[in-house]
Amino acid sequence: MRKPDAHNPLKIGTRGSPLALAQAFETRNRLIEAHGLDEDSCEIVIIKTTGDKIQDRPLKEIGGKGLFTKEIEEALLDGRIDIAVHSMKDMPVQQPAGLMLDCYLPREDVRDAFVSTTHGRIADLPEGAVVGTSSLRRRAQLQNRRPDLQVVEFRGNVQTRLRKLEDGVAQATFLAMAGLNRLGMAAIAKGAIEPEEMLPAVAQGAIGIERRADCLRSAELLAAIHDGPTGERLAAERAFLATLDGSCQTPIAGLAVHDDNGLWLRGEILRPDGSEVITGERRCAVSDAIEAGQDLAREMLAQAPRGFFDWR
Ligand SMILES: NCc1[nH]cc(CCC(=O)O)c1CC(=O)O
Repeated sequence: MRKPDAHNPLKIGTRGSPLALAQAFETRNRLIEAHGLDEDSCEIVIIKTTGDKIQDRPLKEIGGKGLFTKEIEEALLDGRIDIAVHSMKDMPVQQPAGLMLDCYLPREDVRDAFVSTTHGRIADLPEGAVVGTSSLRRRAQLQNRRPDLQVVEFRGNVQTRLRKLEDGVAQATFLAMAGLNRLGMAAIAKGAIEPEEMLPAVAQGAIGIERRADCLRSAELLAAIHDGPTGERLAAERAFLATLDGSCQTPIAGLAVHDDNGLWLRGEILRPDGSEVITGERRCAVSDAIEAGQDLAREMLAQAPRGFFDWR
């Protein structure tokens, strides 16, 4: 392999948000470390996505899968970039023809964070309190546990959301612990919410790195920084998601962790208003991750009463 250098740099594509940039720099540093590259051998290329351009409308209204990924994948296919760094939580379950996604960095904290200027945890919120979130999953899970709370749409980056809390638009919000940790901002969380209380989104806390399927240089570079256990967990979670045909805008939660015998996968689907929830779990050998994810999804789909998915 001809290693990247200043004349022939590896172009790393990313969104421009502070979190996306932190993830891209983490990837760059791991590549430099693993292959003994020069600092100027990897170039970060910022790409604006539809999700970034439209800031004033709820995500579910803009609709469609891949709001945060489509333009980046186009840049990969065009050759404007060589690899792309993604939050796996935002990634559709299938990649376009010609692209490959088989490199994951070690997974961060999978939990959601409870963020509030006034209260310490969900249970402390007074009746009727207002909570801001743009996530259908978090909204549905919250309303399932606390139907008395009001939920308002909350978009924007971490700083924008914190300002909204300070302005009193809402008393609390949720953010991924992973994002806060990567930004060095974990201190703003009142606490992490355990998966038993709020099962996270499929792939939450995982970074995936996409490349052109036929690009051997990228394949070889990425193989050295791939984290196998994260890949095993995501195989189960994303197979579960794929069979449910969900996107990041459907109230679906799923989390696989390793146990003594292999993997333990938990899943949850909800009505958007939280009035009904279906949960399930599977234990399987690591080699059966995909089958277990598909099987759990089918079992839960079969349990869904008529009309459960009508809102779609
Ligand atoms: N949908 C936006 C998004 N995609 C990934 C993360 C956080 C980082 C991660 O889960 O890896 C976030 C923000 C959030 O949920 O707070």
